[in-house]
Amino acid sequence: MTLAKRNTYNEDEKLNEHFNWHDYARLGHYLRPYSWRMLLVLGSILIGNIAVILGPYLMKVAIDSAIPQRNFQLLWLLGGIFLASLLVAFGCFRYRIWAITEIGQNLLIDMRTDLFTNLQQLPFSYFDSRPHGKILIRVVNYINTLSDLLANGLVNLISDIISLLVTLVFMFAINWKLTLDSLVLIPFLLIWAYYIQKKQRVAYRELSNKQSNLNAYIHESIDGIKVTQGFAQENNAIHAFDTVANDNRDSYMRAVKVQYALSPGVQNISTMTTALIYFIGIQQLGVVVSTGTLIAFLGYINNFWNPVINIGNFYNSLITATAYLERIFETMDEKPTVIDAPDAFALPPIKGDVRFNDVSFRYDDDGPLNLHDVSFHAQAGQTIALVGPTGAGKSTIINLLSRFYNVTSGTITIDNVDISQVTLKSLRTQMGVMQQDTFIFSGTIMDNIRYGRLDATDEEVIHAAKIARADNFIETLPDGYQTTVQERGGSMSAGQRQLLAFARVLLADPRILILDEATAAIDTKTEALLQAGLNELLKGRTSFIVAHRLSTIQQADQILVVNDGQIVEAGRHEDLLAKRGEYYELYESQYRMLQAE
Ligand SMILES: Nc1ncnc2c1ncn2[C@@H]1O[C@H](COP(=O)(O)OP(=O)(O)OP(=O)(O)O)[C@@H](O)[C@H]1O
Repeated sequence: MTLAKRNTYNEDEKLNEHFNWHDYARLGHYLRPYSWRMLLVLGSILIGNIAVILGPYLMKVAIDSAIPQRNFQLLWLLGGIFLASLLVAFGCFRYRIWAITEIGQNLLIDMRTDLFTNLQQLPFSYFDSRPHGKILIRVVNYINTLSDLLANGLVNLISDIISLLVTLVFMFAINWKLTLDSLVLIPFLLIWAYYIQKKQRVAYRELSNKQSNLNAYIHESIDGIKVTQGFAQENNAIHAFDTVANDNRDSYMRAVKVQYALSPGVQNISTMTTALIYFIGIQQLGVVVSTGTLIAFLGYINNFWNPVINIGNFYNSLITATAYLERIFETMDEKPTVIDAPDAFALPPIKGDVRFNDVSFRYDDDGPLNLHDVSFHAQAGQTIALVGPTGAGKSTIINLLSRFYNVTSGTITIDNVDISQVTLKSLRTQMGVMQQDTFIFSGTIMDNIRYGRLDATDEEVIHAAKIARADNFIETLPDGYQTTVQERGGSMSAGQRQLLAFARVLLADPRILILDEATAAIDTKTEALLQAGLNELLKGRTSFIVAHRLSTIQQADQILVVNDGQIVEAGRHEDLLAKRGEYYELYESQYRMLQAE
């Protein structure tokens, strides 16, 4: 087996393809629907910025002209303009926050929907091969970070660039020489940022791996809590958690150490620039630089450095988010492998004649075959029991029939139509699949049965439950069909969950029924109930049952004995017994006892 290739919670995920700077353009696709709103926001930012930037200029006019000339009228006017500019800035700021939050939330939904939609189409093999917690963190946390960066970060960035440019224009207008002096240290900053960026990307990629591992472990341990407590392994679980949590902290500390190497650089250069301007300004005071100019200039230097610091921060977040972005795009780009063929057609209503023609299959592309040349023919309406030792390939056979995986070679036909040529929807809606562990969704009992056919009326749901013999236990529940159950149906017994699944499938009324019988030991009363429900289900359908119940096996029209990925015997119960082959041995070792009970 090549199971080692599969990812686990304590193994960092490898990326198929690293992020490319050009991929940022792809983000534009998400921003496009909001371009008008973003433009409005930018307009409000521009106006808000001009309003704020007016402040030091008004101060300059006050100091250089109004105060020396004792021109109170001008002073009042300047005060009035200043107050109005504050109000305008406030209004623009409020609009910006509100609009950006809304755009951010919409972006979040758009990206998350794309990701979730793709996940819904990915084959079982995708989910088989990685911890579900690692998928979860992409859909929830990574997208959160990104949408914030896209909406808030991007607008802030543009706003900062605008404010920087406006400030520069004012500075150049007041004194271009002093402005050039203020920019002399900028190249050092750029070199520093470039140097840090590379290290930061590596550090954040590692951090995203560790966050993903932590999430996977928490998810896995909550799923397995019953086993953990049942085997009194809580301490081991805590120890394993400690390891992944510590790894997460260490990589976070490393990432932050690199990230924050940028801010002191910006701070230092900003302080040095201010000092430089003081130095030059005071030397030239009264000659080329007036007091008002110097004071206004020092205000602008502040205005200039604030956006530079913010742009630095945005740059930081961008690098951080790149680690998440590459994971998100990777999941979005994951190609569903079980898809409709380009010329697929809808499978017409079927009778249920099924053939496997030399079907071979492997789960892992580079692994050994799990099924070898499986061939059989099930006539419409027949009940086929699949028996055999554990790991023989029984579930694999029935998974292929629903096309949860593509066959490696050979064909499967239904009413002589190759199932790889028809649309998945038309195939699966005509099949009822019941897995060993019936999945119950959170919601009411009614909702859970209705999952079989969403447009069924309440009466139809109740009718199906009655025929499936699920009605008896549902009636005893506090709110009957309206009783709320939790995800996985933790408050129900295994037998009850199975009866509910019977009702769900009955409601769907499929022509082909696929049933992986639960092996869980159940009491004889429930057993009798399940058998009665099952008999109702089987009526008039082609049924494939991975059978553990002797009664099911004995009543089957055909028993396929599976061993080591092959069908080693096929026939009816009595015939196979008479043959004294593998089935006979299996029967002797496993089922005789059951018959004796
Ligand atoms: N998702 C999977 N990925 C890789 N290998 C798998 C997967 N599922 C099953 N296998 C392997 O395929 C082989 C057949 O498994 P399968 O589940 O079909 O057996 P089974 O006869 O249904 O067993 P059981 O009676 O225990 O359910 C086993 O060797 C198993 O390890």
